[in-house]
Amino acid sequence: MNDPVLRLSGISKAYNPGAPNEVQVLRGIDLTVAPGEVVALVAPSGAGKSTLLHIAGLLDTADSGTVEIAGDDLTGQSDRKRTGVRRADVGFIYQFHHLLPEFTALENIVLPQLANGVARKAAEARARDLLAQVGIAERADHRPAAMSGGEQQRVAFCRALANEPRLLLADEPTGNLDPSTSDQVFAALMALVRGTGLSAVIATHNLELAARMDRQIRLEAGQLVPV
Ligand SMILES: Nc1ncnc2c1ncn2[C@@H]1O[C@H](COP(=O)(O)OP(=O)(O)OP(=O)(O)O)[C@@H](O)[C@H]1O
Repeated sequence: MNDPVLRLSGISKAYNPGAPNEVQVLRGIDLTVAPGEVVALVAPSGAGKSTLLHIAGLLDTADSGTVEIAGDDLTGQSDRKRTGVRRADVGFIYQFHHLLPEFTALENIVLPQLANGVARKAAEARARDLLAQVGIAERADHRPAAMSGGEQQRVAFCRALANEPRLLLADEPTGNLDPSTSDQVFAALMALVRGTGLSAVIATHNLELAARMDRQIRLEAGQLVPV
């Protein structure tokens, strides 16, 4: 089966609809992401990329339009169903790592797997393998506060991929890092993504990083335009 991993059709979204401060953020977004495809989402600040990623990742709902993940139309489905699909099929990365501060790097990657029913031993083995893939195997027992910003973000990448999602959604994944660290950390992310063959939508302001992905799309005035 070659269903697109993500298909958005006619997605529209307004905040405060009907009120004087209504903001129409998305106006009929269509986007299809093929298996293994990595798409750069470029947009000026405030254009609505976080809103779009949250809708695609089932963290928010659209006012109209449909969201399909791996051929499954999730529009209007129960919260329970949407949460199940999100946990199993979608990985998120944000600009800030959002790691749990009281847990080590390893535990931060193990916990979502335990929540998904993976046995501890297998979860730890996968966490160590992921940490090795992003070049920080020796940081497994460090808490986030004892790691650099680039290392923290690498751990966040591993956590996002821990449950082998089909779709990765990343919102400025290196936006909080200085330019040279950002470059290295982005390269680690791309190697991880390409190694697993998963599909991704990665939002970035950085046009050089965007150019390294398979395709670029720009969000402008609530609509997607090819770059
Ligand atoms: N809960 C909300 N209530 C009202 N307006 C909102 C809400 N969330 C976002 N907005 C507005 O919607 C627009 C899009 O917000 P969004 O966070 O999706 O943009 P963004 O492109 O991710 O921005 P940035 O790059 O600065 O993070 C902005 O004008 C924002 O002020």
